[in-house]
Amino acid sequence: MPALRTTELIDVPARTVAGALIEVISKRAHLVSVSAGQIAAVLPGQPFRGARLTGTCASTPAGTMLTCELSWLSPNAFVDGIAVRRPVLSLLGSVAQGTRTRAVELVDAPVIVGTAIVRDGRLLAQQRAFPEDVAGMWELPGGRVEPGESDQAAVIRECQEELGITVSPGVAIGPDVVLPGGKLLRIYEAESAGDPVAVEHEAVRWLSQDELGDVEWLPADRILLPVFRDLVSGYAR
Ligand SMILES: Nc1nc2c([nH]c(=O)n2[C@H]2C[C@H](O)[C@@H](COP(=O)(O)OP(=O)(O)OP(=O)(O)O)O2)c(=O)[nH]1
Repeated sequence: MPALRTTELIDVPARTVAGALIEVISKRAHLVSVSAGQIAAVLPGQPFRGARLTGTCASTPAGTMLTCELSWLSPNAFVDGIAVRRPVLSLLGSVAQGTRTRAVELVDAPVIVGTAIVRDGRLLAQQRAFPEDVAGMWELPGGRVEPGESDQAAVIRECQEELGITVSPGVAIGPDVVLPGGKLLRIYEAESAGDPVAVEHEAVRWLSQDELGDVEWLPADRILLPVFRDLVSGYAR
């Protein structure tokens, strides 16, 4: 399968570069997989219809190395490679540049933390009771990081307020996801032995891997479903 790629070094954490990349790629292509380090999508329109666009974000001491690659099926890889080289490199260049610009804008964006608590192979989710436009939809426990507060402290505070449980936050998982208004949703793994209660929410539910697709997630969480699946199946990070 022929492929062309470009690389770009960006002085922004990899999870935020990945969030910017998701936003940029989603405008042109259908996302097919999302993980902490790699976003893949398929292009719908001509001239690259069906081609696969992959962005890989690797942390290095000098910053995040973003590699954008386009690969496509071809009966004649050599001829094809020469013929499409220019438009492919132009597409990859614009994805990489767009991602750089957005990642730099987002580096200091306000953060909403989400908490991924897995117990006995099930992920804890909660159903929103308000506002009206999202009531009934599902999300992870969490909320806004207050000024001067660390992400981990916000995870602990929000889980206490929303679920009445004490959690021990672990590492951030998956990419940041850009929310409407330019905030970032960032998910942290956490452990807790407590029994969660829906204090402000309509309901809480422990979802098995098979049930993760059964509830209506908020749009940003829907993007992260592959990350939730990996986490629940024990392959996360
Ligand atoms: N907690 C949480 N919020 C999410 C998730 N996914 C997602 O798009 N959001 C959005 C919904 C809201 O617009 C925003 C967080 O709102 P929130 O009401 O939980 O925040 P908060 O507790 O700080 O409350 P407030 O002070 O803003 O009223 O993030 C998620 O998985 N968990």
